[in-house]
Amino acid sequence: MTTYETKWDTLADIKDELAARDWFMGTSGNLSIRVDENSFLVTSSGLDKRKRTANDFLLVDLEGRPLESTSAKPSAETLLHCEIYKKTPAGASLHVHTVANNVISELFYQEGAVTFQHQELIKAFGLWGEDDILTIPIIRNDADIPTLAAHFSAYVSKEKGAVLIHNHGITVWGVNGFEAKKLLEACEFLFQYKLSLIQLKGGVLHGNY
Ligand SMILES: CSC[C@@H](O)[C@@H](O)C(=O)COP(=O)(O)O
Ligand SMILES: [Zn+2]
Repeated sequence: MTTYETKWDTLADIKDELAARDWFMGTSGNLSIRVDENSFLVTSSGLDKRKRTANDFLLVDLEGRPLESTSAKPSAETLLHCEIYKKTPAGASLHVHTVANNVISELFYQEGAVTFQHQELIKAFGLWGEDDILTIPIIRNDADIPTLAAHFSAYVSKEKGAVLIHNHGITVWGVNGFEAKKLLEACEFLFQYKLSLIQLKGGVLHGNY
C-alpha cells in the first residue's frame, strides 16, 4: 500500500466514526490528514460525509490547490487546514459542528475563550497538573475564508490544539488521526459537561457555574 492509500483509509475510518456520532449534520464538517511535507488529503466540499465514496478526499498542496485531476472540490475551509500543516508538524485536523460546541461558543464568545480546570479529560491535551487550565479560544465566524484562516492562524503554533469558531464549530489538530480524534472527543465531553452544569446550577445568566 502507498502512503496515499494508507492515509486515505485512516481518514475514511475516522470519517465513519464521526459519522456514527452524527457529527456531520447537513454536510457540515471537514477532515484532513497529512500525506507528506507538502501535501495532505482533505474532504471534498459539500458531500454527505456519512457515505463512503471514491470522491471523499482529494490531495492538495499546502496552499490548498488540488494536486490531482478530479471533479471533486476541496473543502471550502481547506485554508484552515493549510495553516495547521504549514505552521506545525501536525498529522491530522478535524472540524465538526455540534450543538454543544456551538452553544458553548455563543455563551463564552464575549470572553474570547472557554476554560476548563479540575477536569480529568484536559489530560487529552497533555495537561497533567492538578491545577492546569485548558483554554480554547473562540474566534469570529468570518464569512471570508482567507480572513477566517488568518484569524485562526494566530492560535496555531503547537502540534496539537483546538479552536472554536463562533456559532460554527470546532477545529482540532494532533500528531496523527488518533490523537486528533481523541482531542475532538475530549472537547465534546467537556462542552457537554459544562452545558449540563450550567443548566443544573440555574443558568449562565446567573453566573452559577
Ligand atoms: C453546509 S454547512 C457547513 C459549511 O459551510 C462548512 O462550515 C463546513 O463545515 C463544510 O463545508 P465543506 O466545504 O463541505 O467542507
Ligand atoms: Zn464548518
